Amino acid sequence: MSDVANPATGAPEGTENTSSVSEAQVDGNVPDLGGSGLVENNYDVEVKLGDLQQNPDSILYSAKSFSDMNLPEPIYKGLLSLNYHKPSKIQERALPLMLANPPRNMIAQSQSGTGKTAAFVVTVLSRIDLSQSQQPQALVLAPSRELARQIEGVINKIGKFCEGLIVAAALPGALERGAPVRANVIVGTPGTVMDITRRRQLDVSKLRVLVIDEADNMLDQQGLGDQCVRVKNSLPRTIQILLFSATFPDKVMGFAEKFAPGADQIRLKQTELTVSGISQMYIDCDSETDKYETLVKLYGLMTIGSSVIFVKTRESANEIQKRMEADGHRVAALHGAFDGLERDRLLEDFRSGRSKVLLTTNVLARGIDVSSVSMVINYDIPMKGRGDTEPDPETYLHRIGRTGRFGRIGVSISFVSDKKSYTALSSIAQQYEIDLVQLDTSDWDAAEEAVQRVIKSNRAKATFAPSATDAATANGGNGAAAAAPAPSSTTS
Ligand SMILES: Nc1ncnc2c1ncn2[C@@H]1O[C@H](COP(=O)(O)OP(=O)(O)OP(=O)(O)O)[C@@H](O)[C@H]1O
Repeated sequence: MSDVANPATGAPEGTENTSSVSEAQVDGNVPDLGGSGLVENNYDVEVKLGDLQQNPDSILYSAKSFSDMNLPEPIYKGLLSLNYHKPSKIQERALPLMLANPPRNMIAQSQSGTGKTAAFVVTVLSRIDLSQSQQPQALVLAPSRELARQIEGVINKIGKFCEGLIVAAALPGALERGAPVRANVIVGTPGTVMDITRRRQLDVSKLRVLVIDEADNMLDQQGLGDQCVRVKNSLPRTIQILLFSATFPDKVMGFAEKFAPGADQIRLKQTELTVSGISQMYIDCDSETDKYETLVKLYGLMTIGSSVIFVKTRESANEIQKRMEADGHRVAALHGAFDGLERDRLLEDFRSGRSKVLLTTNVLARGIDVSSVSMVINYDIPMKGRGDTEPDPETYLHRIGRTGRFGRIGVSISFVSDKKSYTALSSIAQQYEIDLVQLDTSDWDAAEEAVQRVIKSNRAKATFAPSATDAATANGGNGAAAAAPAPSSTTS
């Protein structure tokens, strides 16, 4: 059975789970890497932030500092307390537009890990009148419970000097049944928000701002799209609408423009979507069985820190976890079949570094920010359409974007094992003009050196002069080969 459909809602895996919750901690710090059962990674995931933010070509560059932006003092203090001194490019560009009066709608696109959350959180906090205590004034919608909890954490952190601020999570099991929601900001998944709105638990009459994170995904999917529209239709007509994502495929743009009429738009070109700090590689496996053998060798022989392995179904996540554990690796599996509390615990273990390898489905493909993740593995290439007939380039970008957060260095390795997966990956690479590097695994020592070499080359480019056409490659040498479409015996 495919994991992509959530049997409860018909929406994609990861959209909503109908069970109770506990707080998932948001942690931007690199965790203690000890005690995982895996070898600590030996490459530095940090690129000097100061260097990047000075470089006008960087996606993190800004000419201004937050002090130039006339933000309310408590919000400014909140940003400083998180060590946010300069805005990223998206923050610098979007904030003045979103904070202008009268309020205007916004459709904002920026690469993964570039600080979109803080951009909309600052806007939300700036719009709230805290003298109207406990009155709902802002609503944020996200596609998964994990992302909603993470956003709730960011609002509380940036808003920690906003006296009287109350943030509530509208997630299954998180609210007292039937009781009115007494909070200034509500963050939730669309189904639960729709329920509490219908039952009049949420007083929507004073809501001033609606944020939809991962908006292309939220508006495109049958189930969630309908729910978002219903929620919006119940809100005041003058509400400010902010739509954020790293991807806005053309086919959802028309709908997004109707959803947020007259919105200012910050968009990226197809070739600007990838993050240059992420070294993208692939391994050509002989068969489905060989994929598993390769994965185990990769973890046995290479030095990897925190990593996420994406698979297609819950069943394969469970199965691979069992096999890897039997082979002596410590691996956690997280997907939509677990109840809410268990999902929160598993993610918290991963954030804190207690677990280092997370096997998951598309449930965690979007938005999740764990800065220590240094590697993402696409065990299965993301596909979409009935019967998984087409490659899913957006999901590919979001998945690999779980590493390389805010200027850090990361690696993604995609496994292909037959013509279909090879063709799908090639088409994704072509669409984004990615120079995928093939990792030759006939000699694992050489493969590891090749990975280090690609990372080093990428780090230099990310720090000094990245440009869309100047992608990092490591040509030839032991282990790595530049990935021109050169199918091997298994993929041709
Ligand atoms: N101005 C800033 N200075 C320093 N760090 C920042 C700043 N803004 C955001 N960050 C950090 O950058 C990281 C990524 O931010 P965020 O999760 O908002 O990315 P995003 O653009 O929403 O990514 P995605 O598309 O994957 O959801 C977070 O750990 C956050 O703490």
